[in-house]
Amino acid sequence: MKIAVFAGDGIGPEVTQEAVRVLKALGLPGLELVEGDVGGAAWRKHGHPLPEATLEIARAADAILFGAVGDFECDGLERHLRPEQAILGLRKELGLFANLRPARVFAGLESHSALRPEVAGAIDLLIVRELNGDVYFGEKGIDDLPGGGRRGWDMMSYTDAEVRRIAHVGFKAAQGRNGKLCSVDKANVLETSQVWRDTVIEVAAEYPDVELSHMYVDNAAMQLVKNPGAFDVIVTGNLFGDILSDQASMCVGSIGLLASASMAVGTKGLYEPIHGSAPDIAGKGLANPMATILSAAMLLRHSFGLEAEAARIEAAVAKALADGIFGGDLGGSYGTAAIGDAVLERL
Ligand SMILES: NC(=O)c1ccc[n+]([C@@H]2O[C@H](COP(=O)([O-])OP(=O)(O)OC[C@H]3O[C@@H](n4cnc5c(N)ncnc54)[C@H](O)[C@@H]3O)[C@@H](O)[C@H]2O)c1
Ligand SMILES: CC(C)[C@H](C(=O)O)[C@@H](O)C(=O)O
Ligand SMILES: [Mg+2]
Repeated sequence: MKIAVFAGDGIGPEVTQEAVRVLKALGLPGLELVEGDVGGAAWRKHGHPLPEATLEIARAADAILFGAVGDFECDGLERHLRPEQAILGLRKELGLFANLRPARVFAGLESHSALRPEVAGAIDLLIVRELNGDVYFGEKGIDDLPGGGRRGWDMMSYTDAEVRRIAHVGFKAAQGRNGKLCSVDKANVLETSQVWRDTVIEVAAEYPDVELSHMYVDNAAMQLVKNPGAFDVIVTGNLFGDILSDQASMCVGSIGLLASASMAVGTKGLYEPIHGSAPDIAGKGLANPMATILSAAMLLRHSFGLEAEAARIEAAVAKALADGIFGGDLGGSYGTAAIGDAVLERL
């Protein structure tokens, strides 16, 4: 089992290191870890955020563990050289179109949510975010206007084929959970969303056992804090899924807890926390590595079918949280390495 490890920028290397310690502690036969440069770190070393050598490592690996990219010192670079292009490039190059972002409240964390404990306690949802299309990958530009001033523009689009394949992922995920799928769009305003909604309805005919509902994204943002327990699986586009998943993280307690899997056709996947490089706390040993450790669990489950090992990691994280092992993001004083130690002790 060959796993590429791309730590990246900011807290990326700090949190990835803890997840790697956990993977190594499982004593998995044939485990091979290959490191590669991504993001601002790669740009500094090689002049590109996603060097060809890194892409080759990614292509040769069975799965990828990704930390985070993002470096405010690179924000003045041309867009194709910015750190974020590393993760966007990997998603596109590897065809990772289905992003699974589960959010559930760990026992004992109800009172750490930004919501009231009785509201937060009911959260157990999965956001299925389309990852290869939408306004993220359309043509874009900045025009100088004839009369002075500038106009920035980004083309948003979805083909019905793109919607169909992510809709299937959403319906299948709902079948494996509580049988409810909520498709989130903005069909009252956007033609992109009209195609989205029409296509999801068409695909629904193949899944009579799944209860399908539709919600506009503004209402979904509101319902996510009003009654998040009502959601089972949410399927949505790239941009809406990005925003709603950060919101969901605070509903369960912290962005330092939310893991994700980005899947292509087959078992190859990229696994990363949903958070970024957190420049405000980088280099201080303050980041919560649990989201990355939980991403490693998703890696074992989705790319290698190692359900027992994945569950073992998740149980160790749950136990650490139940025992009050909280990082600063949850109002505690445990640092990155101490949280890693605590999870390892409970494996
Ligand atoms: N997939 C990725 O690599 C990814 C994801 C999101 C943002 N980014 C990039 O990261 C950089 C910073 O972006 P941002 O500040 O908007 O988002 P961020 O997720 O990096 O940080 C937002 C806030 O959450 C906190 N936080 C994030 N992860 C944490 C953790 N594990 N433990 C404790 N606190 C944590 C940060 O300290 C910060 O206050 C930008 O360059 C952005 O483009 C990258
Ligand atoms: C860094 C950025 C490109 C990325 C996204 O917008 O998809 C991030 O916010 C995420 O959630 O993974
Ligand atoms: Mg995001």
